[in-house]
Amino acid sequence: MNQSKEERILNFVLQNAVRGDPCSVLEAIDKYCSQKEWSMNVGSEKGLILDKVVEEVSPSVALELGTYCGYSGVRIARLLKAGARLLTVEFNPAFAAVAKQVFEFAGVQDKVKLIEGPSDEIIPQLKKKYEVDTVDFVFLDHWKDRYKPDTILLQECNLLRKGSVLLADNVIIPGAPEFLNYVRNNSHFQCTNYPAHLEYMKASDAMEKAVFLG
Ligand SMILES: CNc1ncnc2c1ncn2[C@@H]1O[C@H](/C=C/CNC(=O)c2cc(-c3ccc(F)cc3)cc(O)c2O)[C@@H](O)[C@H]1O
Ligand SMILES: [Mg+2]
Repeated sequence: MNQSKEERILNFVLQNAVRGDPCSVLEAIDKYCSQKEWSMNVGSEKGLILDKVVEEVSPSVALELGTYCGYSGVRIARLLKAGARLLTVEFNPAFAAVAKQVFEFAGVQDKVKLIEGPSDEIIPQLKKKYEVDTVDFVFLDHWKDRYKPDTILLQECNLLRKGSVLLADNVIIPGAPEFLNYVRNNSHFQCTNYPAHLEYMKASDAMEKAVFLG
């Protein structure tokens, strides 16, 4: 049974990165996906925007929707202060298995809780089952038509507090028009757009930051 692309990415990390060194894991994934096989990791250019927002927020509780291979999860977890944690949600078991190994190899597994399941099921469980009060930072990078409903669900579950920051990938390509319309025309959110390029390509993309005003 031949390997999946995600398994090939994992093997490249295991053979080319340094165990316990998150930056070497990010570099290995970016090298493989820019030179061998394109993959939907946030990448290094948009990754720098992600880094800046995470450092600005310095979250105690961060949430990621759409773990995939764990690239952005490593990016976020490596910047978390002592005691802070990342909850990352992934409903594809094969991708979750790869991400788990990526987190362990990078040495960030103690800061990351990988939750397998669909975001619409997991979000309502965060308070009781995962002992979350509110989330300080949310990275949205899952199915683009789920950004808006999950943003509404986060509010309905009282998981956002005054100042909670949402950061959405791909608001140009593949695009998340319903989400953009929703947050930009909603007085409870203060939005900022960060133009960039699609990972590993020349095409234009952008990230959108939406701060919840309470
Ligand atoms: C719906 N609720 C959900 N709950 C939990 N996990 C969910 C999920 N939806 C999707 N997922 C998971 O997130 C990941 C999905 C991400 C979707 N991302 C994209 O489609 C995407 C696509 C592109 C892309 C851009 C240009 C192009 F030509 C082709 C693709 C670029 C990106 O940066 C992307 O993020 C997978 O791991 C999937 O299993
Ligand atoms: Mg993306």
